[in-house]
Amino acid sequence: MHIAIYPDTNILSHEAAQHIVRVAQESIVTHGRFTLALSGGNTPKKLYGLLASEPYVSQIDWNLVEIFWSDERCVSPDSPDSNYHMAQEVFLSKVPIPANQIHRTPADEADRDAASEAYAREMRNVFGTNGVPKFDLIQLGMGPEGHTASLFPHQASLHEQQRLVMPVSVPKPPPARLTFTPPLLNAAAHILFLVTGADKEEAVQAVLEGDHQPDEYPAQIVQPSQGEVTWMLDTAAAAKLKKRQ
Ligand SMILES: O=C1O[C@H](COP(=O)(O)O)[C@@H](O)[C@H](O)[C@H]1O
Repeated sequence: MHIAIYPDTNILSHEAAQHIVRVAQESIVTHGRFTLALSGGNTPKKLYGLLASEPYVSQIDWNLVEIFWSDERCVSPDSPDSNYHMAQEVFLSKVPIPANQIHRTPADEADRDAASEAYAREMRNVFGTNGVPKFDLIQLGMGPEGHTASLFPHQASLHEQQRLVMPVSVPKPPPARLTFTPPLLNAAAHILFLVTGADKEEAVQAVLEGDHQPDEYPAQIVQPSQGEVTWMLDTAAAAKLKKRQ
């Protein structure tokens, strides 16, 4: 695990953009494409804007990129609460990626079990596997109570082993969501956590330096068996870490 601390969101976002460009280029050289899962929330907005601008945008061959979301709110895709909507506005509408390589979560469908299964099927088709797809990079955030994707403390989703994607009802609005499950997160080659702000300092300390209690702090569940985990923090989020990197 690699932990890096930056003075502010701006510098952190530039570092994150460089990291994504590096993994994208390596993935394209080694196996011909780059599979990326995005998060939602506010933290990655700056990063997504940077990826759509120079010097980053022209360093990635967007014809070889496949985009998914690690969680989505069950709202219409044009709602300001939609993770897809945010990424589309600041990032995807501005890069030359073929539309059929943007895999929006069908979280607005009434039957959420069927929507989760359909998203898992779409993912398996793209990856050409019947097993657990191995994303090149899953970018995640973390909430002040330690949730990541839409895996929240003490929920059954933390123990899901069969499904790749599942519906959940969470204590943060909007409550209805679809989320990647632990086996899918833990198959990734690279995980990139972006966490900023003083309201997350306690969760950051507990997740990175506390006892292993993933039911309490779901972000601790993310431990890919063959992948690399990078945490990018700002100084406010890292303030309670005892071991500064
Ligand atoms: O609800 C969500 O929150 C987390 C954290 O968001 P942030 O704005 O505090 O970084 C996010 O990673 C997740 O995708 C989103 O649905």
